[in-house]
Amino acid sequence: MTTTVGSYLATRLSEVGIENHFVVPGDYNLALLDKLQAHPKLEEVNCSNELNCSFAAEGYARSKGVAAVVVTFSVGAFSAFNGIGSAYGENLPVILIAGSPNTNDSIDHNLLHHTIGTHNFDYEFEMAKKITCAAVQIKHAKDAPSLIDFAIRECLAKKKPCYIEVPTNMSTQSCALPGPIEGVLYQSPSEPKTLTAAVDAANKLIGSRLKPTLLAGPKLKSAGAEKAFLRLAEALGCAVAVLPAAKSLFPEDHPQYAGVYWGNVSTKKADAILQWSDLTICAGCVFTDYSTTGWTSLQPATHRIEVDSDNVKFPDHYYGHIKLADFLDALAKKVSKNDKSVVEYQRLRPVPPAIKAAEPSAAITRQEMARQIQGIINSKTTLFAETGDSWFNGVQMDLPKGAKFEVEMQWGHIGWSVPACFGYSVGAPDREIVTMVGDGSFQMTVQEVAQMIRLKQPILIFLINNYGYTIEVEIHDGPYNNIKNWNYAALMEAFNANDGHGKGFQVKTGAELAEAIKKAKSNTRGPTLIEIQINRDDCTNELISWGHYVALANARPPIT
Ligand SMILES: C/C(NCc1cnc(C)nc1N)=C(/S)[C@H](O)COP(=O)(O)OP(=O)(O)O
Ligand SMILES: [Mg+2]
Repeated sequence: MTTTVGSYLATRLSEVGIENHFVVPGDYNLALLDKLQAHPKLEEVNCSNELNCSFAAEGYARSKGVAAVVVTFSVGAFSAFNGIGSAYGENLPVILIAGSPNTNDSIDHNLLHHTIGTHNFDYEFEMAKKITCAAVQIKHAKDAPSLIDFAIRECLAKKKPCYIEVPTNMSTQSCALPGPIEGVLYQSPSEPKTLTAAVDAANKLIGSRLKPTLLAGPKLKSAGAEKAFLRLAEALGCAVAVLPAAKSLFPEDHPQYAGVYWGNVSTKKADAILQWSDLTICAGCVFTDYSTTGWTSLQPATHRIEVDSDNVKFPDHYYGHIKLADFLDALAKKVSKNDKSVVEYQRLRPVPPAIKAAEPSAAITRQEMARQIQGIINSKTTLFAETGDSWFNGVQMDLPKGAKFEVEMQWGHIGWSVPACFGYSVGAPDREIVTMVGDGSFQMTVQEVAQMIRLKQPILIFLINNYGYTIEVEIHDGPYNNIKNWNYAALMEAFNANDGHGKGFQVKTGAELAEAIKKAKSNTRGPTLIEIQINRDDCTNELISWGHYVALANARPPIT
């Protein structure tokens, strides 16, 4: 009894939890697409191009935990590499599957279409190795089971993308049947002795400090450690802040929540309490120039315990092979309560400003826009914030219990949010998706709105039209930050063609925005795009301040 390479791959994708795979067809992957489509628990989702396809898969991995994107050789894969770069930087297990030339062609020394015109077709595989945790080429059917299992196992264990190259004449070839999926999913546990030593060291250090705090980072999600983090927070009883890319990973209605820590553009005075603290346990944190506001908010190493996905770093010790959740849980069982930082935070916590509704007929402002968007966020909302001033508008939103927040702060490819929220919604149709995206970003990946119409996804897109690249304007202005304006709302008519239910509104006042939001709520059969036209310089104070420090970091003279 045997199966085929294509069916083997389909079985593995389904067994790891994938129900939809994202595709753009091409002659090198058609036979494989047939095999995937033939699997009773797999359904393909078509995308407009491979850039969007890879971002849609990245978004699907955010809601489902793992994703697959299937493209054709070179012309497809090269575009998909961008979304794979995002998956790598954002710690998301995305399986990139590329159809490739017939295995005889390299032996016959043929030149082929969709290649760079050389006789060697391994360049794509070599490139994929650089941006994945595992890359395999299936050149012989008998090797397919071990190669497919290896790539998927690495992808899931490391929460990084992998690459599987399937020649066009390979999908229908026979190969051995797959064994139990447990052989792919198995991961070695934390090393017990090291775990105990690290927890004892942490407990001792915390006990020696007066006012410890906790800081949540984005890797909490990829490590599946959010609940363990909450348990540690409640065992320690201290103030808890989150990095911007970790917003919503700790409940914002929790009495210990102290806001988003982002240096001098933090929310709720998170910076004050962390700078007051004499030790911060940083769990799953990623400190970059962007997340530290140009390196201005990184606390001294003596004040940090850094708990990463598989290791713990102290100012003077390193402990490897420890899973993040295991460490947090074990420490939660050991620590004594120390609520000094939460007591102090009660003194520092700012009283939230009461933002009044603007005059309904007045020209809409960013502040009025943010006020109205805040008003529609509920426990089922997943808020996507695109790179741009949307980051700052999004980070400042208050999330009720259950609300989620998605941002691509590591990779930061403008336009990501449109295909990503589309893919996320395929994986989580019960979530109410609200996306905040700027005009410049939207122009990069707009086509996937048509796919939202095709799948009848009631996604609500706030398109913030400030007539250009405002982040760049605030970092370093120039003529290159001016973009051609579109009639964005009118696009919905074009995308609807004769069967769509997308709706588009262009709003210039608070009253028009309120009306458009009301109409969006009743549009359950498709996406609604609300284009909000605001003044080019009407941005958050935080963007201006953050842009200033990032520009300073960019401008440092070369060390000679
Ligand atoms: C051009 C660029 N970054 C550089 C960039 C260029 N190309 C890609 C793919 N990704 C990038 N981040 C950025 S942040 C623009 O200000 C985004 O403009 P927009 O979407 O309109 O948002 P804001 O107006 O709020 O800034
Ligand atoms: Mg803009």
